[in-house]
Amino acid sequence: MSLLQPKMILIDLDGTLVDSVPDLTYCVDAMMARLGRPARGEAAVRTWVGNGIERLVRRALIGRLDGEPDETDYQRAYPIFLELYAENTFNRSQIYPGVREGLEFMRDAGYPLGCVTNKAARFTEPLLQHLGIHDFFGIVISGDTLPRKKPDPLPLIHAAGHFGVKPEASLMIGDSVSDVNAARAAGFKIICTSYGYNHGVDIRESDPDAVIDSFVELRELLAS
Ligand SMILES: O=C(O)COP(=O)(O)O
Ligand SMILES: [Mg+2]
Repeated sequence: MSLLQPKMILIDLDGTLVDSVPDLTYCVDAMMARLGRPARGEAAVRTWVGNGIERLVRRALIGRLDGEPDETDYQRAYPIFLELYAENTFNRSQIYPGVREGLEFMRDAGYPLGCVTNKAARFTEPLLQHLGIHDFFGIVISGDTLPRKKPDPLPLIHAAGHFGVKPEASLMIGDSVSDVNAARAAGFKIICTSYGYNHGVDIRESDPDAVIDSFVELRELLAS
C-alpha cells in the first residue's frame, strides 16, 4: 500500500514538466547584450529560475541570486526581456523524458490534474499549448493569476477549492524549495524531481515526501 494516495495532483512547470532554461538563457543573454552588459550563461540562469521572470531579470542584472539591481536599470531591462521571451517562449524548451507518459498515466488513473507555476500567464499558456500538454490540466494557475504566488500556499489552496478536494488529500509535484514550502503551508504532500532547478541546492535538503528521477516512477509511487 502506497503512502501517497492523493485525490488530486498539482504540477509545477519549469524544472518539473519542461526544461525551459535554454530559452530563458537565450533571452537573459540577448537582454544583457542589448544593455551592453555581459552574458550570464546557462549554468547561472539555471540557479535563478523559479521565482518568476521579474526576479529572474533582477538576478540577471546583478549576476547573483540575492539582492536588488538599480531600479532604473530594471525598468529598462524588464520590457526588453518580455519582448524577447514572447518570441522565444518554446523555441529551445523541451518536455523532460517520461513526462508525457507520467501525465497519461495520472489522467488515465482518474486524478484531476492542475498546473501551478510562477511563470506569467502570457507565457505559460502558449508554452503548455506548444508542448501539447495543456489539455491534461483542469486548471492552470500562473504566477500572476492570483495576488500571491508560490511559496505562498494561495495557488495550491485555490486549486484544491476548484476541484473540491481537501488539501490533506492533495499532492504537489515540483522541483524547488518554493514548491516544498507552498505544499507544506497548504497541507499538501510533495514529490520533487531530482533534475529540476533549485537554486543550485539539492532538493533533498528540503525533505520532500519523495524524490523522483523521472515521471515514470509515479506509476509505482501512486499505486495503491
Ligand atoms: O520562475 C518561473 O518563471 C517559473 O518557475 P516554476 O514554473 O518552476 O514555478
Ligand atoms: Mg519549478
